[in-house]
Amino acid sequence: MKQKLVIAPSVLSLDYARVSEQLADLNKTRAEWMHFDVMDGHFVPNLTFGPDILKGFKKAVDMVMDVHIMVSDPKFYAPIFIKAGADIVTFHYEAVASIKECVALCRTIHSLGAKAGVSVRPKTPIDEILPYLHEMDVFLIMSVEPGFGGQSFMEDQLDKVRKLRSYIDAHELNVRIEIDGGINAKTAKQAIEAGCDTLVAGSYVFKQDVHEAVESLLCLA
Ligand SMILES: O=C(CO)[C@H](O)[C@H](O)COP(=O)(O)O
Repeated sequence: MKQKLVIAPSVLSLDYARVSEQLADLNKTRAEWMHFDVMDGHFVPNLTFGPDILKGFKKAVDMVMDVHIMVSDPKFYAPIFIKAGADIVTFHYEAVASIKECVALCRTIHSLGAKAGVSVRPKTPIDEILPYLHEMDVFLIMSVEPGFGGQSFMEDQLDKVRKLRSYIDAHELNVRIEIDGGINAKTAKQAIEAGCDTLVAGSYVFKQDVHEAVESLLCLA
């Protein structure tokens, strides 16, 4: 079932000299989720935020905290970020040993009171995960190699989105299809047409007027 379009601005692209001002601007927009990228410098070649930053950001906005953990040890980090205020924790399929572990971690996340998401790098196939989609709330397709903002959208990732949309609709599942990387007004339209209902956008949102950027994505629905 395709759901209402949600915009999730990625705070990886904030201007860190103007954080409070930008969070206040963001809070006035119709973006419902804040996308918070946790990188451990190991699973991806970049290092970002810890749980205290999440706590601070959560106090500054009234948004769903959508935490994407790009880490080698998601079992260790998921509970830490839930305790710090994550509403959704999305971990990487490549960081767990098997589909059994993937399902077990989704269940642990649910037992701790958060929603569970699973993400895949551009080269990872999704066929093995499809029969277990009912265990998760969000499936996050990476449309760039994870690690950095400002990269170009990988259009071939839309095949995975189409496959997910058919599976979710055929099985009447309540799972969001989120896409992250290189989203702007043009690529957002392609992503929505392919079946996405949740768009992460970093540089597109924060390198212009935040309100106008969010509206320009929402009007594509
Ligand atoms: O997860 C990410 C990178 O790994 C970011 O969320 C993503 O890159 C957003 O940035 P942009 O919209 O500028 O591509």
